[in-house]
Amino acid sequence: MASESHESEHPSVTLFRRYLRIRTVHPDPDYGAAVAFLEERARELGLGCQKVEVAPGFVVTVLTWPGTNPKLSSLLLNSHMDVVPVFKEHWSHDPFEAFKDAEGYIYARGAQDMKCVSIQYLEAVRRLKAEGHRFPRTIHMTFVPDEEVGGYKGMKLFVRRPEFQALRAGFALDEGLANPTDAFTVFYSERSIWWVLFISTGNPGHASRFIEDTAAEKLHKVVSLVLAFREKERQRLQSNPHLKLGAVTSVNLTKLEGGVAYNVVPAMMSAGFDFRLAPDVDPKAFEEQLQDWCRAAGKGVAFEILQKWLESRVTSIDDSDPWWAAFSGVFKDMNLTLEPEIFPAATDSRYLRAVGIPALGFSPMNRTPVLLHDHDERLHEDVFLRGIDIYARLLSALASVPALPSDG
Ligand SMILES: CSCC[C@H](NC(C)=O)C(=O)O
Ligand SMILES: [Zn+2]
Ligand SMILES: [Zn+2]
Repeated sequence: MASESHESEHPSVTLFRRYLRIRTVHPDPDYGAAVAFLEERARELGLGCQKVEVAPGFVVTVLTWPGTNPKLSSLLLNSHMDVVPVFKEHWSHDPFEAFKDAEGYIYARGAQDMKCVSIQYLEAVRRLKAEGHRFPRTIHMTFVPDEEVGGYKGMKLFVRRPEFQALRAGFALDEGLANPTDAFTVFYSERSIWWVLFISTGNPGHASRFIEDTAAEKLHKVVSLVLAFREKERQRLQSNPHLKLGAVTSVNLTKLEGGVAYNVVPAMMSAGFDFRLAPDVDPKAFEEQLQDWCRAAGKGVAFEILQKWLESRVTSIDDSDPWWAAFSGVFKDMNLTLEPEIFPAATDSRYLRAVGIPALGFSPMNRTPVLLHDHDERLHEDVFLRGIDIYARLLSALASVPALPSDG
């Protein structure tokens, strides 16, 4: 077994494993320990450190490496501190031990999502500073709480704070996903979450009779219409190899409720759906579609929207865009393949993009299966270390983007 004390272990890997052992796991993340760890990194690296308590007990930590030209907007490197829960019995190793096997795979909750990225940012900065570099643009690293449960006590509040405005972020990097091939995926937008509850009302009565116009038969109709739409989108994705999940609208039936007894026809039944709207979907037209499905199902069918993201934004991946040119240029120089995609789920990038900051979702993990939120989440130490090389180049390029009209 390889261990932390192994003489040949790269110090960045040792640091990564230390961070993985901090139990920032929901439902009760130990944010205090993570913030203390980050403050220690700031002291060690000689970086500015600011703590912003966006809600009681929810601290955003900002580590800052000042640039040489304070007039320019800054580069923001975001990562979340929290991780999702585990089913320990399904893991080969304790998910909070950061066990490294003989091949070099590090097993831990957060190994991919996204403690790897937090440490890679820090270690890239360490290397660049040690090499004596200075860049025109300031680099801020933000470490946020609460992302895994929606960011409501994290990034959502942080972007409204004066401390956030004061960072003057011009461009941001945030999390992406692993890619099992040689290529790296980069996300330039994400789909919008809509959680929709269809409520069907109808005639109640004794279940031994043929009751007319029941809640159940109309709910069945509306569910069928939504599932037919789901199938259409599924086929559209399947039949076009150029389309990725993020480019179509998906939906799943995730809640079904109603009924009081086997022999009572209920007056109300409901069905809840998790929709993910592709960025090219017009929200108004989509809401009309929901209305149409209700009308088609019959009188007494209505819907409520419990979660509705209306601020879908797309970050430019046009070669004429200076941020994209700097980002993608690194991959060209390193002879690495980039695959731009739309993130299928929701990340904190949506809050950044919504306040006008272009953001790319990128986690440097190629040749790695997508294991976020999964059992045995793991990352190979060589992929992790290669990620630091990539970030070192990315930070150099992005923090050197010349003055832009948007820099004011
Ligand atoms: C309501 S916010 C939920 C956020 C969550 N994000 C991820 C990455 O799983 C999701 O997309 O379901
Ligand atoms: Zn994440
Ligand atoms: Zn996650």
